Amino acid sequence: MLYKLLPALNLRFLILLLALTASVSTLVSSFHSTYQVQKEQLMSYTLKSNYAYANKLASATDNFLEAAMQQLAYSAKKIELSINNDALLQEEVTRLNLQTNSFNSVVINKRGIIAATSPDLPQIIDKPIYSTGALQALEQRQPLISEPYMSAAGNLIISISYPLFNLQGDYLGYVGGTLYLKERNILNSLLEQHYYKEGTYIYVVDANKRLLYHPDHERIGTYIANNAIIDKVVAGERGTATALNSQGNEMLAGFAPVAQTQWGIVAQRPVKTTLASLDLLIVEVIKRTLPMAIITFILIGLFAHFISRPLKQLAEGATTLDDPNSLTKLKSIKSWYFESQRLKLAMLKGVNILQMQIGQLRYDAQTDPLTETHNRRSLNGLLNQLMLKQTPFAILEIDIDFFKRVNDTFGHAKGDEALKALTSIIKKLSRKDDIVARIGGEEFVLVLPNENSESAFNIAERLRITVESTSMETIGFITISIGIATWPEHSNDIDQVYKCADKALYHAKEHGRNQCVVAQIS
Ligand SMILES: Nc1nc2c(ncn2[C@@H]2O[C@H](COP(=O)(O)OP(=O)(O)OP(=O)(O)O)[C@@H](O)[C@H]2O)c(=O)[nH]1
Repeated sequence: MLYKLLPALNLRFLILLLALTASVSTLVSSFHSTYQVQKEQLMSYTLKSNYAYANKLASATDNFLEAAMQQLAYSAKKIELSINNDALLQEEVTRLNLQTNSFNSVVINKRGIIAATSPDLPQIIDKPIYSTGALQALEQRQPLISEPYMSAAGNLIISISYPLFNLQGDYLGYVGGTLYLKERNILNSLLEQHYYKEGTYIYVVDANKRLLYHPDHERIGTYIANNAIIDKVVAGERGTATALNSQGNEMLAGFAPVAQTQWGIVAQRPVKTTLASLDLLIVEVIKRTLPMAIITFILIGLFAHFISRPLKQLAEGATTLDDPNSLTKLKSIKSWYFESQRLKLAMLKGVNILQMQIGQLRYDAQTDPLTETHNRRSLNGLLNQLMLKQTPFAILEIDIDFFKRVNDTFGHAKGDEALKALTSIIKKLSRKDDIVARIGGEEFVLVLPNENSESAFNIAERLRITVESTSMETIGFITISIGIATWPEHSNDIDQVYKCADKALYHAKEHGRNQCVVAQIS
Protein backbone atom coordinates (compact mmCIF):
# COMPACT_ATOMS: atom_id res chain seq x y z
CA MET A 1 0.00 0.00 0.00
CA LEU A 2 1.25 3.42 -0.97
CA TYR A 3 0.19 5.11 2.26
CA LYS A 4 2.50 2.76 4.18
CA LEU A 5 5.46 4.12 2.26
CA LEU A 6 4.60 7.76 2.91
CA PRO A 7 5.59 9.53 6.10
CA ALA A 8 2.60 10.31 8.34
CA LEU A 9 1.35 13.74 7.35
CA ASN A 10 -0.55 15.87 9.80
CA LEU A 11 -4.18 16.79 9.24
CA ARG A 12 -3.50 20.51 9.02
CA PHE A 13 -1.01 19.95 6.24
CA LEU A 14 -3.42 17.62 4.45
CA ILE A 15 -6.30 20.12 4.68
CA LEU A 16 -4.00 22.86 3.40
CA LEU A 17 -2.77 20.63 0.61
CA LEU A 18 -6.32 19.73 -0.34
CA ALA A 19 -7.50 23.34 -0.22
CA LEU A 20 -4.48 24.56 -2.13
CA THR A 21 -4.84 21.88 -4.79
CA ALA A 22 -8.57 22.58 -5.11
CA SER A 23 -8.20 26.35 -5.30
CA VAL A 24 -5.18 26.33 -7.61
CA SER A 25 -6.80 23.83 -9.99
CA THR A 26 -10.07 25.82 -9.92
CA LEU A 27 -8.20 29.05 -10.62
CA VAL A 28 -6.07 27.51 -13.34
CA SER A 29 -9.05 25.86 -15.02
CA SER A 30 -11.17 29.03 -14.79
CA PHE A 31 -8.29 31.12 -16.16
CA HIS A 32 -7.79 28.54 -18.85
CA SER A 33 -11.45 28.39 -19.85
CA THR A 34 -11.77 32.19 -19.68
CA TYR A 35 -8.71 32.42 -21.87
CA GLN A 36 -10.09 29.88 -24.33
CA VAL A 37 -13.53 31.54 -24.54
CA GLN A 38 -12.02 35.00 -24.91
CA LYS A 39 -9.54 33.68 -27.45
CA GLU A 40 -12.27 32.11 -29.56
CA GLN A 41 -14.38 35.26 -29.31
CA LEU A 42 -11.48 37.51 -30.22
CA MET A 43 -10.43 35.32 -33.13
CA SER A 44 -13.99 35.02 -34.40
CA TYR A 45 -14.52 38.79 -34.01
CA THR A 46 -11.25 39.53 -35.81
CA LEU A 47 -12.11 37.14 -38.64
CA LYS A 48 -15.54 38.72 -39.01
CA SER A 49 -14.27 42.27 -38.94
CA ASN A 50 -11.48 41.46 -41.42
CA TYR A 51 -14.07 39.88 -43.66
CA ALA A 52 -16.30 42.96 -43.43
CA TYR A 53 -13.26 45.13 -44.04
CA ALA A 54 -12.15 43.16 -47.13
CA ASN A 55 -15.71 43.28 -48.49
CA LYS A 56 -15.95 47.00 -47.93
CA LEU A 57 -12.65 47.65 -49.65
CA ALA A 58 -13.56 45.34 -52.52
CA SER A 59 -16.76 47.24 -53.17
CA ALA A 60 -14.99 50.60 -52.69
CA THR A 61 -12.36 49.52 -55.24
CA ASP A 62 -15.11 48.40 -57.58
CA ASN A 63 -16.79 51.76 -57.19
CA PHE A 64 -13.54 53.59 -57.81
CA LEU A 65 -12.78 51.61 -60.96
CA GLU A 66 -16.31 52.07 -62.20
CA ALA A 67 -16.18 55.80 -61.51
CA ALA A 68 -12.78 56.03 -63.27
CA MET A 69 -14.18 54.16 -66.24
CA GLN A 70 -17.22 56.48 -66.32
CA GLN A 71 -14.94 59.51 -66.30
CA LEU A 72 -13.07 58.08 -69.27
CA ALA A 73 -16.38 57.22 -70.98
CA TYR A 74 -17.56 60.80 -70.51
CA SER A 75 -14.32 62.17 -71.97
CA ALA A 76 -14.49 59.65 -74.80
CA LYS A 77 -17.91 60.96 -75.80
CA LYS A 78 -16.51 64.49 -75.82
CA ILE A 79 -13.35 63.64 -77.75
CA GLU A 80 -14.89 61.38 -80.37
CA LEU A 81 -16.52 64.37 -82.04
CA SER A 82 -13.34 66.43 -82.14
CA ILE A 83 -10.58 63.85 -82.47
CA ASN A 84 -8.51 66.15 -84.68
CA ASN A 85 -8.74 69.15 -82.38
CA ASP A 86 -5.41 68.80 -80.57
CA ALA A 87 -6.07 71.75 -78.32
CA LEU A 88 -9.31 70.23 -77.12
CA LEU A 89 -7.68 66.87 -76.63
CA GLN A 90 -4.96 68.46 -74.53
CA GLU A 91 -7.52 70.38 -72.54
CA GLU A 92 -9.50 67.20 -71.88
CA VAL A 93 -6.51 65.13 -70.69
CA THR A 94 -5.42 67.97 -68.43
CA ARG A 95 -8.94 68.26 -67.00
CA LEU A 96 -9.15 64.51 -66.48
CA ASN A 97 -5.82 64.35 -64.72
CA LEU A 98 -6.16 67.40 -62.55
CA GLN A 99 -9.87 67.60 -61.93
CA THR A 100 -10.61 63.99 -61.17
CA ASN A 101 -7.38 63.15 -59.42
CA SER A 102 -7.99 59.50 -60.38
CA PHE A 103 -4.92 58.92 -62.54
CA ASN A 104 -1.21 59.56 -62.39
CA SER A 105 -1.26 60.27 -66.06
CA VAL A 106 -3.81 60.39 -68.85
CA VAL A 107 -3.19 59.78 -72.52
CA ILE A 108 -5.20 59.93 -75.70
CA ASN A 109 -3.98 57.52 -78.24
CA LYS A 110 -4.93 57.77 -81.91
CA ARG A 111 -4.37 54.24 -83.17
CA GLY A 112 -0.96 53.81 -81.62
CA ILE A 113 0.11 57.48 -81.79
CA ILE A 114 0.04 59.64 -78.71
CA ALA A 115 -2.20 62.63 -79.30
CA ALA A 116 -2.22 64.28 -75.86
CA THR A 117 -0.81 63.58 -72.39
CA SER A 118 -1.12 64.92 -68.90
CA PRO A 119 1.27 65.66 -67.35
CA ASP A 120 2.21 67.51 -70.49
CA LEU A 121 5.07 65.73 -72.29
CA PRO A 122 5.47 67.46 -75.75
CA GLN A 123 8.44 65.24 -76.63
CA ILE A 124 6.26 62.12 -76.89
CA ILE A 125 3.34 63.68 -78.75
CA ASP A 126 2.87 62.15 -82.19
CA LYS A 127 5.15 59.27 -81.18
CA PRO A 128 3.99 55.66 -81.26
CA ILE A 129 3.33 53.88 -77.97
CA TYR A 130 4.22 50.26 -77.33
CA SER A 131 3.27 49.75 -73.72
CA THR A 132 1.45 46.58 -72.76
CA GLY A 133 -1.60 48.55 -71.65
CA ALA A 134 -1.69 50.48 -74.92
CA LEU A 135 -1.29 47.40 -77.08
CA GLN A 136 -3.98 45.62 -75.07
CA ALA A 137 -6.36 48.57 -75.43
CA LEU A 138 -5.68 48.93 -79.17
CA GLU A 139 -6.18 45.26 -79.66
CA GLN A 140 -9.33 44.79 -77.63
CA ARG A 141 -11.05 48.09 -78.53
CA GLN A 142 -13.27 47.96 -75.49
CA PRO A 143 -13.36 49.40 -71.96
CA LEU A 144 -10.38 47.78 -70.28
CA ILE A 145 -8.54 47.55 -66.99
CA SER A 146 -5.15 46.15 -67.94
CA GLU A 147 -3.04 43.69 -66.09
CA PRO A 148 -0.19 45.33 -64.17
CA TYR A 149 2.88 45.88 -66.33
CA MET A 150 6.21 47.70 -66.35
CA SER A 151 6.17 51.01 -68.13
CA ALA A 152 9.08 52.19 -70.29
CA ALA A 153 10.17 54.36 -67.36
CA GLY A 154 10.27 51.28 -65.10
CA ASN A 155 7.06 51.97 -63.16
CA LEU A 156 4.66 49.20 -62.32
CA ILE A 157 1.37 50.41 -63.62
CA ILE A 158 -2.12 49.47 -64.60
CA SER A 159 -4.04 51.34 -67.20
CA ILE A 160 -7.74 51.96 -67.50
CA SER A 161 -8.85 52.76 -71.02
CA TYR A 162 -11.99 53.55 -72.91
CA PRO A 163 -12.19 53.13 -76.72
CA LEU A 164 -12.96 56.00 -79.08
CA PHE A 165 -15.28 55.50 -82.04
CA ASN A 166 -16.67 58.07 -84.53
CA LEU A 167 -20.29 58.26 -85.42
CA GLN A 168 -19.77 55.73 -88.17
CA GLY A 169 -18.38 53.26 -85.68
CA ASP A 170 -14.78 53.52 -86.87
CA TYR A 171 -12.20 52.90 -84.18
CA LEU A 172 -10.26 56.08 -83.40
CA GLY A 173 -8.04 55.00 -80.52
CA TYR A 174 -8.62 55.28 -76.80
CA VAL A 175 -8.48 57.57 -73.85
CA GLY A 176 -6.66 55.96 -70.94
CA GLY A 177 -5.53 56.73 -67.44
CA THR A 178 -2.69 55.02 -65.62
CA LEU A 179 -2.14 54.23 -61.98
CA TYR A 180 1.43 53.87 -60.70
CA LEU A 181 1.09 51.04 -58.29
CA LYS A 182 4.25 51.68 -56.28
CA GLU A 183 3.68 55.39 -55.95
CA ARG A 184 1.05 57.32 -54.16
CA ASN A 185 -2.18 57.12 -56.10
CA ILE A 186 -5.89 57.28 -55.52
CA LEU A 187 -6.15 53.49 -55.18
CA ASN A 188 -3.43 53.43 -52.53
CA SER A 189 -5.13 56.22 -50.67
CA LEU A 190 -8.41 54.40 -50.89
CA LEU A 191 -6.89 51.23 -49.46
CA GLU A 192 -4.86 52.99 -46.82
CA GLN A 193 -7.41 55.49 -45.61
CA HIS A 194 -9.40 52.86 -43.74
CA TYR A 195 -9.25 52.38 -40.07
CA TYR A 196 -6.43 50.03 -39.12
CA LYS A 197 -6.54 48.05 -35.96
CA GLU A 198 -3.20 47.23 -34.47
CA GLY A 199 -1.41 44.80 -36.73
CA THR A 200 -4.20 44.58 -39.29
CA TYR A 201 -3.15 45.22 -42.86
CA ILE A 202 -4.53 44.58 -46.28
CA TYR A 203 -3.07 43.54 -49.58
CA VAL A 204 -4.49 43.26 -53.06
CA VAL A 205 -3.56 40.69 -55.68
CA ASP A 206 -4.49 40.47 -59.33
CA ALA A 207 -5.74 37.39 -61.11
CA ASN A 208 -2.13 36.20 -61.53
CA LYS A 209 -1.51 36.38 -57.76
CA ARG A 210 0.68 39.41 -58.19
CA LEU A 211 0.66 42.00 -55.44
CA LEU A 212 -1.05 45.22 -56.58
CA TYR A 213 -1.07 46.74 -53.18
CA HIS A 214 0.78 45.94 -49.98
CA PRO A 215 1.68 48.17 -47.02
CA ASP A 216 5.29 47.23 -47.76
CA HIS A 217 5.45 48.97 -51.15
CA GLU A 218 8.63 47.10 -52.03
CA ARG A 219 6.63 43.93 -52.36
CA ILE A 220 4.21 45.38 -54.88
CA GLY A 221 4.63 43.61 -58.21
CA THR A 222 5.89 40.36 -56.70
CA TYR A 223 4.01 37.11 -57.10
CA ILE A 224 2.76 35.03 -54.18
CA ALA A 225 2.68 31.29 -54.49
CA ASN A 226 1.36 28.60 -52.14
CA ASN A 227 -1.14 30.77 -50.34
CA ALA A 228 -4.51 29.11 -49.82
CA ILE A 229 -6.29 32.40 -49.21
CA ILE A 230 -5.01 33.96 -52.41
CA ASP A 231 -5.98 30.82 -54.32
CA LYS A 232 -9.52 31.19 -53.05
CA VAL A 233 -9.92 34.93 -53.54
CA VAL A 234 -8.62 34.96 -57.13
CA ALA A 235 -11.08 32.15 -57.79
CA GLY A 236 -13.79 34.64 -56.83
CA GLU A 237 -14.51 33.24 -53.36
CA ARG A 238 -15.09 35.40 -50.32
CA GLY A 239 -14.86 34.39 -46.68
CA THR A 240 -12.52 33.98 -43.69
CA ALA A 241 -9.56 31.74 -43.04
CA THR A 242 -6.71 31.16 -40.64
CA ALA A 243 -3.46 30.65 -42.52
CA LEU A 244 0.28 31.18 -42.40
CA ASN A 245 1.61 34.23 -44.22
CA SER A 246 4.85 34.29 -46.20
CA GLN A 247 6.80 35.02 -42.99
CA GLY A 248 5.31 31.93 -41.32
CA ASN A 249 3.06 33.91 -38.98
CA GLU A 250 -0.42 32.63 -38.33
CA MET A 251 -2.94 35.11 -39.70
CA LEU A 252 -6.65 35.70 -39.27
CA ALA A 253 -7.82 36.73 -42.70
CA GLY A 254 -11.00 37.98 -44.33
CA PHE A 255 -11.03 38.11 -48.13
CA ALA A 256 -13.25 39.31 -50.94
CA PRO A 257 -12.85 39.62 -54.74
CA VAL A 258 -13.13 42.84 -56.75
CA ALA A 259 -15.88 41.98 -59.21
CA GLN A 260 -14.66 44.02 -62.17
CA THR A 261 -11.06 42.89 -62.27
CA GLN A 262 -10.71 39.46 -60.67
CA TRP A 263 -8.50 41.10 -58.09
CA GLY A 264 -8.61 39.84 -54.54
CA ILE A 265 -8.51 41.92 -51.39
CA VAL A 266 -7.26 40.31 -48.20
CA ALA A 267 -7.47 41.94 -44.76
CA GLN A 268 -5.50 40.10 -42.13
CA ARG A 269 -4.17 40.36 -38.63
CA PRO A 270 -1.57 38.17 -36.92
CA VAL A 271 -3.05 35.79 -34.34
CA LYS A 272 -0.22 36.79 -32.03
CA THR A 273 -1.15 40.48 -32.15
CA THR A 274 -4.83 39.66 -31.79
CA LEU A 275 -4.17 37.64 -28.64
CA ALA A 276 -1.56 39.98 -27.17
CA SER A 277 -4.23 42.07 -25.48
CA LEU A 278 -5.79 38.89 -24.11
CA ASP A 279 -2.46 37.83 -22.57
CA LEU A 280 -2.25 41.24 -20.89
CA LEU A 281 -5.84 40.88 -19.74
CA ILE A 282 -5.18 37.48 -18.19
CA VAL A 283 -2.02 38.77 -16.47
CA GLU A 284 -4.09 41.68 -15.13
CA VAL A 285 -6.83 39.32 -13.94
CA ILE A 286 -4.23 37.13 -12.21
CA LYS A 287 -2.70 40.20 -10.58
CA ARG A 288 -6.08 41.29 -9.28
CA THR A 289 -7.07 37.80 -8.19
CA LEU A 290 -3.81 37.12 -6.39
CA PRO A 291 -4.40 39.23 -3.22
CA MET A 292 -7.83 37.64 -2.72
CA ALA A 293 -6.34 34.21 -3.36
CA ILE A 294 -3.64 34.87 -0.75
CA ILE A 295 -6.25 36.09 1.77
CA THR A 296 -8.38 33.01 1.03
CA PHE A 297 -5.35 30.79 1.51
CA ILE A 298 -4.54 32.41 4.85
CA LEU A 299 -8.18 31.97 5.93
CA ILE A 300 -8.06 28.32 4.85
CA GLY A 301 -4.81 27.98 6.83
CA LEU A 302 -6.52 29.36 9.94
CA PHE A 303 -9.56 27.20 9.37
CA ALA A 304 -7.33 24.14 8.89
CA HIS A 305 -5.64 25.04 12.17
CA PHE A 306 -8.95 25.23 14.02
CA ILE A 307 -10.19 21.99 12.48
CA SER A 308 -6.99 20.07 13.15
CA ARG A 309 -6.26 21.47 16.62
CA PRO A 310 -8.78 19.40 18.63
CA LEU A 311 -7.85 16.25 16.69
CA LYS A 312 -4.16 16.96 17.20
CA GLN A 313 -4.73 17.49 20.94
CA LEU A 314 -6.86 14.33 21.13
CA ALA A 315 -4.14 12.39 19.28
CA GLU A 316 -1.52 13.69 21.73
CA GLY A 317 -3.86 12.81 24.61
CA ALA A 318 -4.21 9.28 23.21
CA THR A 319 -0.48 8.68 23.68
CA THR A 320 -0.66 9.41 27.44
CA LEU A 321 -3.92 7.77 28.45
CA ASP A 322 -2.27 6.19 31.51
CA ASP A 323 -1.25 9.63 32.75
CA PRO A 324 -3.39 10.44 35.80
CA ASN A 325 -3.86 13.98 34.41
CA SER A 326 -5.06 12.76 31.05
CA LEU A 327 -8.72 13.14 32.05
CA THR A 328 -8.26 16.80 32.92
CA LYS A 329 -6.23 17.35 29.77
CA LEU A 330 -8.87 15.67 27.59
CA LYS A 331 -11.66 17.68 29.21
CA SER A 332 -9.86 20.95 28.49
CA ILE A 333 -9.74 20.24 24.71
CA LYS A 334 -12.13 22.52 22.82
CA SER A 335 -13.77 20.07 20.47
CA TRP A 336 -16.10 22.41 18.63
CA TYR A 337 -17.40 20.22 15.85
CA PHE A 338 -19.36 17.00 15.79
CA GLU A 339 -16.66 14.42 14.97
CA SER A 340 -14.15 15.83 17.43
CA GLN A 341 -16.87 15.96 20.11
CA ARG A 342 -17.73 12.32 19.54
CA LEU A 343 -14.06 11.39 19.59
CA LYS A 344 -13.48 13.33 22.79
CA LEU A 345 -16.47 11.70 24.49
CA ALA A 346 -15.32 8.25 23.38
CA MET A 347 -11.80 8.94 24.63
CA LEU A 348 -13.07 10.29 27.96
CA LYS A 349 -15.14 7.15 28.38
CA GLY A 350 -12.14 5.02 27.43
CA VAL A 351 -9.81 6.86 29.77
CA ASN A 352 -12.29 6.49 32.63
CA ILE A 353 -12.50 2.74 32.08
CA LEU A 354 -8.76 2.45 31.55
CA GLN A 355 -7.90 4.40 34.65
CA MET A 356 -10.40 2.44 36.71
CA GLN A 357 -8.81 -0.76 35.49
CA ILE A 358 -5.33 0.58 36.03
CA GLY A 359 -6.39 1.65 39.55
CA GLN A 360 -7.84 -1.79 40.22
CA LEU A 361 -4.73 -3.51 38.88
CA ARG A 362 -2.51 -1.25 40.93
CA TYR A 363 -4.64 -1.91 43.98
CA ASP A 364 -4.59 -5.66 43.32
CA ALA A 365 -0.85 -5.58 42.80
CA GLN A 366 -0.30 -3.80 46.10
CA THR A 367 -2.97 -5.31 48.30
CA ASP A 368 -3.38 -8.52 50.21
CA PRO A 369 -6.75 -9.82 49.03
CA LEU A 370 -7.81 -11.35 52.34
CA THR A 371 -7.13 -8.51 54.73
CA GLU A 372 -6.97 -5.65 52.21
CA THR A 373 -3.77 -4.43 53.78
CA HIS A 374 -0.54 -3.76 51.87
CA ASN A 375 1.29 -6.82 50.54
CA ARG A 376 5.05 -7.28 50.73
CA ARG A 377 5.76 -5.51 47.41
CA SER A 378 3.74 -2.50 48.40
CA LEU A 379 5.32 -2.45 51.84
CA ASN A 380 8.81 -2.42 50.34
CA GLY A 381 7.87 0.50 48.10
CA LEU A 382 6.50 2.50 51.02
CA LEU A 383 9.57 1.76 53.13
CA ASN A 384 11.80 2.93 50.30
CA GLN A 385 9.89 6.19 50.16
CA LEU A 386 10.35 6.67 53.90
CA MET A 387 14.05 5.95 53.58
CA LEU A 388 14.39 8.35 50.66
CA LYS A 389 12.78 11.04 52.78
CA GLN A 390 15.05 10.04 55.66
CA THR A 391 12.04 9.41 57.88
CA PRO A 392 13.04 7.06 60.71
CA PHE A 393 10.60 4.24 61.45
CA ALA A 394 10.04 1.17 63.54
CA ILE A 395 9.05 -2.26 62.20
CA LEU A 396 6.74 -4.47 64.26
CA GLU A 397 6.69 -8.07 63.03
CA ILE A 398 3.46 -9.55 64.34
CA ASP A 399 2.82 -13.29 64.35
CA ILE A 400 -0.21 -15.12 65.73
CA ASP A 401 0.70 -17.70 68.34
CA PHE A 402 -0.24 -21.30 67.60
CA PHE A 403 -2.32 -20.28 64.63
CA LYS A 404 -2.05 -23.78 63.25
CA ARG A 405 -4.23 -24.89 66.15
CA VAL A 406 -6.87 -22.34 65.22
CA ASN A 407 -7.00 -23.69 61.71
CA ASP A 408 -6.94 -27.23 62.91
CA THR A 409 -9.63 -26.67 65.51
CA PHE A 410 -12.03 -24.36 63.74
CA GLY A 411 -11.16 -24.83 60.08
CA HIS A 412 -9.38 -22.66 57.58
CA ALA A 413 -12.31 -20.33 57.02
CA LYS A 414 -12.47 -19.46 60.66
CA GLY A 415 -8.71 -19.00 60.54
CA ASP A 416 -9.26 -16.43 57.80
CA GLU A 417 -11.86 -14.70 59.98
CA ALA A 418 -9.26 -14.51 62.72
CA LEU A 419 -6.74 -12.96 60.34
CA LYS A 420 -9.30 -10.33 59.35
CA ALA A 421 -10.25 -9.66 62.94
CA LEU A 422 -6.61 -9.18 63.87
CA THR A 423 -6.19 -6.81 60.89
CA SER A 424 -9.06 -4.72 62.10
CA ILE A 425 -7.57 -4.48 65.58
CA ILE A 426 -4.18 -3.47 64.15
CA LYS A 427 -5.79 -0.83 61.92
CA LYS A 428 -7.87 0.51 64.75
CA LEU A 429 -4.78 1.06 66.89
CA SER A 430 -2.75 2.54 63.99
CA ARG A 431 -2.36 6.18 63.13
CA LYS A 432 -2.92 7.68 59.72
CA ASP A 433 0.71 7.43 58.63
CA ASP A 434 1.27 3.93 59.98
CA ILE A 435 1.54 1.16 57.41
CA VAL A 436 -0.23 -2.15 57.93
CA ALA A 437 0.89 -5.10 55.78
CA ARG A 438 0.40 -8.83 55.68
CA ILE A 439 3.66 -10.41 54.52
CA GLY A 440 2.99 -14.10 55.10
CA GLY A 441 0.26 -16.54 56.22
CA GLU A 442 -0.29 -15.23 59.74
CA GLU A 443 2.52 -12.71 59.75
CA PHE A 444 1.80 -8.99 59.75
CA VAL A 445 4.05 -5.97 59.72
CA LEU A 446 3.13 -2.67 61.27
CA VAL A 447 5.45 0.21 60.31
CA LEU A 448 5.48 3.16 62.63
CA PRO A 449 7.13 6.26 61.10
CA ASN A 450 9.05 8.55 63.43
CA GLU A 451 9.03 6.04 66.31
CA ASN A 452 12.05 4.79 68.17
CA SER A 453 12.45 1.38 69.82
CA GLU A 454 10.99 2.52 73.07
CA SER A 455 7.87 4.15 71.80
CA ALA A 456 7.44 1.34 69.28
CA PHE A 457 7.64 -1.18 72.09
CA ASN A 458 4.91 0.67 73.98
CA ILE A 459 2.67 0.66 70.94
CA ALA A 460 3.40 -3.01 70.35
CA GLU A 461 2.51 -3.80 73.90
CA ARG A 462 -0.75 -1.93 73.64
CA LEU A 463 -1.56 -3.94 70.52
CA ARG A 464 -0.57 -7.24 72.09
CA ILE A 465 -2.71 -6.55 75.15
CA THR A 466 -5.67 -5.48 73.04
CA VAL A 467 -5.46 -8.69 70.98
CA GLU A 468 -5.02 -10.82 74.05
CA SER A 469 -8.08 -9.29 75.61
CA THR A 470 -10.29 -9.39 72.50
CA SER A 471 -12.52 -12.40 72.15
CA MET A 472 -13.06 -13.42 68.56
CA GLU A 473 -16.25 -14.98 67.29
CA THR A 474 -16.18 -18.80 67.53
CA ILE A 475 -12.42 -18.85 68.11
CA GLY A 476 -12.33 -16.95 71.35
CA PHE A 477 -9.02 -15.46 72.44
CA ILE A 478 -5.75 -15.50 70.52
CA THR A 479 -2.38 -14.01 71.33
CA ILE A 480 0.34 -12.51 69.23
CA SER A 481 4.10 -12.19 69.49
CA ILE A 482 5.85 -9.08 68.16
CA GLY A 483 9.48 -8.54 67.14
CA ILE A 484 10.60 -4.90 66.95
CA ALA A 485 13.48 -3.25 65.06
CA THR A 486 14.03 0.32 63.87
CA TRP A 487 15.57 2.11 60.92
CA PRO A 488 18.20 3.43 60.94
CA GLU A 489 18.77 2.67 64.63
CA HIS A 490 19.28 -1.10 64.14
CA SER A 491 20.75 -0.86 60.69
CA ASN A 492 20.85 1.38 57.67
CA ASP A 493 20.17 -1.67 55.54
CA ILE A 494 16.48 -2.49 55.48
CA ASP A 495 17.14 -6.23 55.05
CA GLN A 496 19.18 -6.16 58.21
CA VAL A 497 16.37 -4.33 59.99
CA TYR A 498 13.98 -7.11 58.91
CA LYS A 499 16.42 -9.70 60.11
CA CYS A 500 16.68 -7.96 63.47
CA ALA A 501 12.87 -7.89 63.78
CA ASP A 502 12.77 -11.60 62.78
CA LYS A 503 15.28 -12.43 65.47
CA ALA A 504 13.35 -10.49 68.07
CA LEU A 505 10.13 -12.28 67.05
CA TYR A 506 11.89 -15.63 67.19
CA HIS A 507 13.10 -14.67 70.64
CA ALA A 508 9.54 -13.82 71.71
CA LYS A 509 8.30 -17.14 70.41
CA GLU A 510 11.11 -18.98 72.12
CA HIS A 511 10.48 -17.28 75.43
CA GLY A 512 6.83 -18.15 75.82
CA ARG A 513 5.05 -16.15 73.08
CA ASN A 514 2.42 -13.41 73.76
CA GLN A 515 5.15 -10.89 74.25
CA CYS A 516 6.93 -8.04 72.49
CA VAL A 517 10.69 -8.03 72.04
CA VAL A 518 12.89 -5.22 70.77
CA ALA A 519 15.84 -6.48 68.80
CA GLN A 520 19.20 -5.97 70.25
CA ILE A 521 21.44 -3.39 68.65
CA SER A 522 24.59 -5.20 67.55
N1 LIG B 1 -6.66 -19.74 57.81
C1 LIG B 1 -5.50 -19.48 57.29
N2 LIG B 1 -4.43 -20.08 57.74
C2 LIG B 1 -3.24 -19.79 57.26
C3 LIG B 1 -3.08 -18.87 56.25
N3 LIG B 1 -1.74 -18.79 55.91
C4 LIG B 1 -1.11 -19.65 56.74
N4 LIG B 1 -1.99 -20.27 57.58
C5 LIG B 1 -1.73 -21.22 58.59
O1 LIG B 1 -0.99 -20.67 59.64
C6 LIG B 1 -0.34 -21.72 60.33
C7 LIG B 1 1.03 -21.34 60.71
O2 LIG B 1 1.53 -22.34 61.49
P1 LIG B 1 2.95 -22.33 62.05
O3 LIG B 1 3.90 -21.65 61.13
O4 LIG B 1 3.33 -23.71 62.41
O5 LIG B 1 2.88 -21.50 63.37
P2 LIG B 1 1.88 -21.49 64.53
O6 LIG B 1 0.99 -22.63 64.50
O7 LIG B 1 1.21 -20.15 64.52
O8 LIG B 1 2.81 -21.54 65.71
P3 LIG B 1 3.77 -20.44 66.20
O9 LIG B 1 3.88 -19.42 65.17
O10 LIG B 1 5.03 -21.14 66.42
O11 LIG B 1 3.17 -19.91 67.40
C8 LIG B 1 -0.40 -22.91 59.37
O12 LIG B 1 -1.30 -23.85 59.88
C9 LIG B 1 -0.91 -22.35 58.09
O13 LIG B 1 -1.73 -23.28 57.38
C10 LIG B 1 -4.23 -18.25 55.74
O14 LIG B 1 -4.23 -17.45 54.86
N5 LIG B 1 -5.41 -18.58 56.32
